[in-house]
Amino acid sequence: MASKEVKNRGVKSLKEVQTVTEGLKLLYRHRLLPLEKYYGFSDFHSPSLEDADFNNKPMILVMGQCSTGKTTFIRYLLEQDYPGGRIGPEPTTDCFTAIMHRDVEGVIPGNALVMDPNKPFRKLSYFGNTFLNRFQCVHLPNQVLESLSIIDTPGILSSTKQRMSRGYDFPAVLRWFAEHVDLIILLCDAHKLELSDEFSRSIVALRGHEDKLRVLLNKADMVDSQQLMRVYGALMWTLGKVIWSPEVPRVYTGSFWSSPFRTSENRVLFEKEEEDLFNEIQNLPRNSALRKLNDLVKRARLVRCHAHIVSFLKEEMPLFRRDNKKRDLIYDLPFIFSRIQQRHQIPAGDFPDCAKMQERLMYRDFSKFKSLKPKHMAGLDALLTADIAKLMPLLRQEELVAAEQPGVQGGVLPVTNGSPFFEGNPFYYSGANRECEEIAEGPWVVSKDKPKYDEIFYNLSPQGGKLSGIKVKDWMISTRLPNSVLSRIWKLSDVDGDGMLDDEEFALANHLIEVKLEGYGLPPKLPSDLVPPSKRRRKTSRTERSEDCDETSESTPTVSGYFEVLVNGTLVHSKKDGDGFVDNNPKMAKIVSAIESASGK
Ligand SMILES: Nc1ncnc2c1ncn2[C@@H]1O[C@H](COP(=O)(O)OP(=O)(O)OP(=O)(O)O)[C@@H](O)[C@H]1O
Ligand SMILES: [Ca+2]
Repeated sequence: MASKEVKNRGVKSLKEVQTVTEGLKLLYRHRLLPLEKYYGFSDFHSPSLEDADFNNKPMILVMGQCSTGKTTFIRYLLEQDYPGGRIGPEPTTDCFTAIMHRDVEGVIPGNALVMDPNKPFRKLSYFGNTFLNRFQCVHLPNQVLESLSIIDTPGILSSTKQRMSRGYDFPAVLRWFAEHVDLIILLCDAHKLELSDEFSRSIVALRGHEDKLRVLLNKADMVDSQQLMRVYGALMWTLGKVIWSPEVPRVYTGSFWSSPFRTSENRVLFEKEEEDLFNEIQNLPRNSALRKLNDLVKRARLVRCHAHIVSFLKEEMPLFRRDNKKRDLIYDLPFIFSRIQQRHQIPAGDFPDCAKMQERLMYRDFSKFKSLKPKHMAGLDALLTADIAKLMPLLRQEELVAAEQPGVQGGVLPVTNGSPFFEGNPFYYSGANRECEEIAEGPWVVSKDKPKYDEIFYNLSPQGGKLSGIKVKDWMISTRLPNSVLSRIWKLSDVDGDGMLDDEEFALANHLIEVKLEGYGLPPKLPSDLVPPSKRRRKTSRTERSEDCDETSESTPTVSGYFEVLVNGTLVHSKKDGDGFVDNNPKMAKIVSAIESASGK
């Protein structure tokens, strides 16, 4: 009677929910959680879920063997280092690190983190202190992290090092994360494909979540095409042995960092692969509700299976000589699984890993297991067939709204327009880099190398003093830097956003390329000492400045005056943009300042 009321309460409120997440929380709390508790689900599988598990942003789990480039990939994606994130050829990351957004940088250690009700990590306390000492959360102000969180993991050990114990159940922790994240990125090193036992065990730990798995065959530019084919084949063969799913996971091949490709041999392929991967990452928030719904369905099916298994074992227990019978039952577990499967028509894929289950059953008293209640099973069937389906219209609605949103932005992720490095209208006016409030001062950092860049600029035959996106693109690609990086350089350099580069913008682009090639990061926005002199805002009084700001707010280039001057008898006209210099021509600059002083400015 009581449970009927609960059921009715659940269904009634389901009609009132506004979002899929709300609906899922409700169904879980009222329909699934009571069964999990009754049949002791969390003693065998994963701890119960909390509201924070449903509310959190999409998460990406980045895993792979040591030194495959996990931390480097995260740095590449964020265009920023995270505090404590070390990169090196030897094993460097020894902590599970949740990288999340906050306006101020900070680190929270694992023990404190699992106390925070707003974070989805409370149930990780289950893995004990040794693990919690190896778990932390770092906060960063980063645009990518506004839409998703990333989990960096310690490298899976290769065969020679794997004897050292970690002191906690590494595959079980991976499994917990696999259950809670939206995407699992498994990095492999094409240059050194060494697949250890811990690697296989870690992949086995992902069973049931193969749909979230994507493989990154990293450092692929370090081998030639023929070797790459062989490595790809070996990788697929190894994965095929440990992954149960009939579908092959998507493998993205490339070199996922911001350094230039070693060779240009497979550049086009790597660029396309990266574009696909970034596209998938950008779409994560759109698919997040569907992922949560999917995970709840998976969980409900596992609960159903679990209830059948434990109740079967309980029924089989005799009154006497229990220990012998328990041993026999554990030994016969694979047959018991197939009997339950046939009797109740449960798909094989819903069953838990048999060896793991046998291990856990050894320490349990079977007589304390609960008998199966048919009404529980009927309730679960209703949940899976009818109630989840009721959320579908809401899901469609949310998908439509999400499709209008731009998806994950920032870091190295492609800007959808305004750059010749991405498809669509390559010269779409993306708006100038506004430094309206920030008056650029001081010498221009790029000045000293400008003559060198000017030579290249004029060799590329500019028209009307400017180079088109296509011409610049061809030149920039010859640096072998990945498109994602070049696109960001373009965005920073096309200061007035007209889809073309003048000599100063071109020099700036080249300066940024050199910065990148020297291994430094790109600034998220142009620092004032990099703003080309002709694009700088003039230092003005407060009233004048606010007028200027109003002027620029109409997404037009910042023009505040116009000159026609005679230089050596020729009429020269130029835009005056407020810096006191015109097109880097010292003679003109003198004339301008003379006019300014004559007019009393
Ligand atoms: N795409 C790449 N091409 C070539 N070398 C790379 C690439 N990405 C990373 N590396 C190099 O590989 C080494 C390991 O990188 P990193 O520390 O990021 O790996 P990791 O997987 O995080 O390692 P760990 O498991 O120790 O945490 C570093 O020396 C790094 O410079
Ligand atoms: Ca690392």
